[in-house]
Amino acid sequence: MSTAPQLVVHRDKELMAQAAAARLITRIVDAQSSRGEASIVLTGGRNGNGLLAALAAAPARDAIDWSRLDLWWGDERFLPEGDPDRNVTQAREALLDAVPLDPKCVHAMPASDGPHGTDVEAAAAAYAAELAAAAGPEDHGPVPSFDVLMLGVGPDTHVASLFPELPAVRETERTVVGVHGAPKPPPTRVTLTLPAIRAAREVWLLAAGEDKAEAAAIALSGAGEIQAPAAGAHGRTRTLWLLDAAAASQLPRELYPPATP
Ligand SMILES: O=C(O)[C@H](O)[C@@H](O)[C@H](O)[C@H](O)COP(=O)(O)O
Repeated sequence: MSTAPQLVVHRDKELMAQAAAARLITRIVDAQSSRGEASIVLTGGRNGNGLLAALAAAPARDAIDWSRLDLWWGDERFLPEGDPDRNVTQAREALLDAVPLDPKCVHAMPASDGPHGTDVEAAAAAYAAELAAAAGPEDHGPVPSFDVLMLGVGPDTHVASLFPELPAVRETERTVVGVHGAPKPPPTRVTLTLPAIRAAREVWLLAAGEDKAEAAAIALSGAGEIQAPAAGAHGRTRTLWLLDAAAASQLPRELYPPATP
């Protein structure tokens, strides 16, 4: 199936978060209805957390069977457990503490004071092993076929903790790696690689605000994935860009024609 990116542009970031939350509820409910379970990969960042907060506020969230939902992370800031800057801490505040998840299904990435200490490579290898253990024979390699994997897009086109030109974005074998010297703080991170991201059925990229306009335009105009990691993020059945009007403002006309008066 073609994974040519599809675009949906919303008026502003609040509406984008609400519409994406509604879309996610439907996707999870559909997966649970057909397979009995669903698996989702969360992203860090303001847009990802905005979506989770919108989901927390949506009455339809009760349509989800939270006990049969697996949650994974696309990346994590390698900080101590409970640090307010950890993506899992922010996700807990935005949504996870308010819904009846099965703790065994919440697959947070290791913290820097966890069993692997400050060894970020060991932490990444442990998360790769956890993913591999969850993958079944029907999956495509050592990663489950996530129903939806969400990614915030950075102003430099980074997604997860895959930054332009850094070694992590060049990884073709391992599914999870440690990142050193990330330009967005903190410098040490754990991230899924592009091969792991591309195991997902659907990949959704979230971009809101004028500071994302250039990144969206570059990633959607045929840039290479080493220079523009967002360009390499594809789902096996669908790649969906969810933008607000400001983030879409520099897209080529053939992708996002200006509204006719
Ligand atoms: O841990 C992180 O920082 C991220 O997962 C990162 O990839 C983020 O999603 C983007 O930088 C977009 O962040 P915003 O939505 O805040 O712009």
